[in-house]
Parts: sequence; C-alpha cells; structure tokens
Amino acid sequence: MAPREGGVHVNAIETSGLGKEYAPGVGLRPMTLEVAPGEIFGFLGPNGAGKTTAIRTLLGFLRPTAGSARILGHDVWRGREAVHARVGYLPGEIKLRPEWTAGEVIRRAAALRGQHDLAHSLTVARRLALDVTRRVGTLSKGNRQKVGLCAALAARADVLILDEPTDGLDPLAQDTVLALLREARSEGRTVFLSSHVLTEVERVADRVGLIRAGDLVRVDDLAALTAGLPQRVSVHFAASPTRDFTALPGLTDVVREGHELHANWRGAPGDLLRALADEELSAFSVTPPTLEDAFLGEYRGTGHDR
Ligand SMILES: Nc1ncnc2c1ncn2[C@@H]1O[C@H](COP(=O)(O)OP(=O)(O)OP(=O)(O)O)[C@@H](O)[C@H]1O
Repeated sequence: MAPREGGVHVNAIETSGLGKEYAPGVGLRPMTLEVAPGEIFGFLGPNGAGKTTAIRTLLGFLRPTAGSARILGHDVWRGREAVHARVGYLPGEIKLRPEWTAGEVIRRAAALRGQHDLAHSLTVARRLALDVTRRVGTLSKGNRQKVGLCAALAARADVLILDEPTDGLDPLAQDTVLALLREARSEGRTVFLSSHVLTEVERVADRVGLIRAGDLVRVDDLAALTAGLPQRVSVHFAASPTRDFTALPGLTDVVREGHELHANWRGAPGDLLRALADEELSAFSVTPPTLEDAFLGEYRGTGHDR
C-alpha cells in the first residue's frame, strides 16, 4: 500500500504530462505515469527513444519543458534536493574519480545521505565480488558498474532509479543485481529500471513501459503485454509428415527445413496436438510469447530513433 504523507496516499513516482524537448520533436514527449511503492517498473525502448532524458528529467537534472513529476510527493524540479535525498540513482554513464578506491566511492556516497547503510553497500560489494580496495581508475567497465551500483544502493533509498544497471556485468553479477532488486521490492522499495535487456526486465518487472521516439506508447503488466501474441512452435518429424501443415488454421509464418517445421501458433494447444497426433515426431516444443516478442511487435516497422 502507498505510504501516507500528510494523510494522502503517495505514489512512489508520478508524472503528469512530463516532457523534455531539446528541440521541436526531439526528446521526451508529455508522459503520464504512476509507479506504486514496492513495484519494479521496467522502462524499455530502443536507442535514442528517450529513456535517459526521462530519467534525468525525473531526477531534476533537466528542467521539464512540459508538465511535472513527483517522487514520493516531492516535485522533481522545485523539490529536487528532497528527491535526491530519497532516491538511489545509477546513471547510464558513471563518472568516478580514478584515484579513489571503490570502497572510498561507496563510503562517500553513503556519507552524502542522511540515512545511509554502509554495511549494506559493503555486503552488496561482496555479493557482486567487487574488490573495494582497488582504485577506480584500474577497474574494468563491469567493475566500475558494480561501484556505481553499490553507491546507488548505499542509501537503502525508498526509490531506486537505475539506468541500465546490468550493463557490462557478467551473467553471475547480473543475476545478483536482479536478486538485489527483488529484495528491494520485498522491503517495499520501488525500482524504476531502464534497460535494453528484455530477458532481465521480464525476470523482475511487475509492469513495463515501452517508449518509442520520445513517446510512452504502452504501459502494462507482463501478462497483458504478451497476451494475444502467438506461441512459437517447433516440430521435428521422425518421418515425412502425412499432411500439409502450412494450411493448418492457426499456424502462421511456417518455415520448413527438411523434417523440421517452425511456426507461430495461435489457438488452443489441444487443437495443435490433435493435428499432430498421426505424425511420428522426434521432438516437439511450444514456447510462450516473451517480452521480446511484444517489444519487437510494438517497434517493428517503425524508425526507432527520430
Ligand atoms: N542534450 C541533448 N541535446 C539535444 N538532443 C538530445 C540531447 N540528449 C539526447 N538528445 C536526443 O533526444 C533523444 C532521446 O535521447 P536519450 O539519450 O534520452 O535516449 P535513450 O533512450 O536513453 O537512448 P540510449 O538507449 O541509446 O541510451 C535522441 O534523439 C537524442 O539524440
């Protein structure tokens, strides 16, 4: 449930026609969105769609050219100091002083906060296998990213805004980051996560916003985003099939390669199984639609950037 501030339920993030145009038609077009406390919200879009612009405007680093936004009830432009005190932020491009050690960066990030939890960020560093004694200037891109993550998490902030948090991380560290985000959610904290990595958004997000050419074109939960999309079917026939499956109603985009058939299926699974019942199969699989299918369906055929 949303926390009450001054007796009113407060969304973690709330935008009302928030826009930031750098030039006519370039940037973020007015966006209205609510993110509830304890929600992981995935913010997805192709390169140049406006994700970083939206995040930087949400954090009061850029002055909106339209509308307004509130984080935990504070106006993000007029009240940006209050916002910064309550938000953990990971920028897309982290700039760190090369002469500082990773531990120093994390300690300084914690010290910048009224309420901080240094022990927590050092635990995060350990879980991410980050050597905090190393100087930042000597760290690889992935390890610098880990420093940024530890710093963003140092405050145990009510709201985490993370621009591509797993960028450059190995699969093990990516997994740890997703686990950390789930833990944040279970503590009632809110995560706004911008990413290109659809599979990771799929693994953690409660809802997803799709942004295209500066427009927030869709906001839905994962089930709704993939509802109505076809399932992917692969069939390996042990012998030549007895019928022409390309004509089977519900089966589309059929590709035949020797004894293999790959296609999209819209319909009840039983209908497909009955149609295949007389065939000899060596393998058969049905894959449910993924967020990637939803994303590609939404973006295919459009110029991604302006
Ligand atoms: N400072 C700026 N001045 C003018 N135009 C800008 C500026 N920053 C970004 N843009 C333009 O605004 C649009 C959105 O850019 P933005 O960086 O927000 O996209 P993004 O979704 O974060 O992209 P990526 O995934 O590649 O990081 C792009 O057309 C970009 O060229």
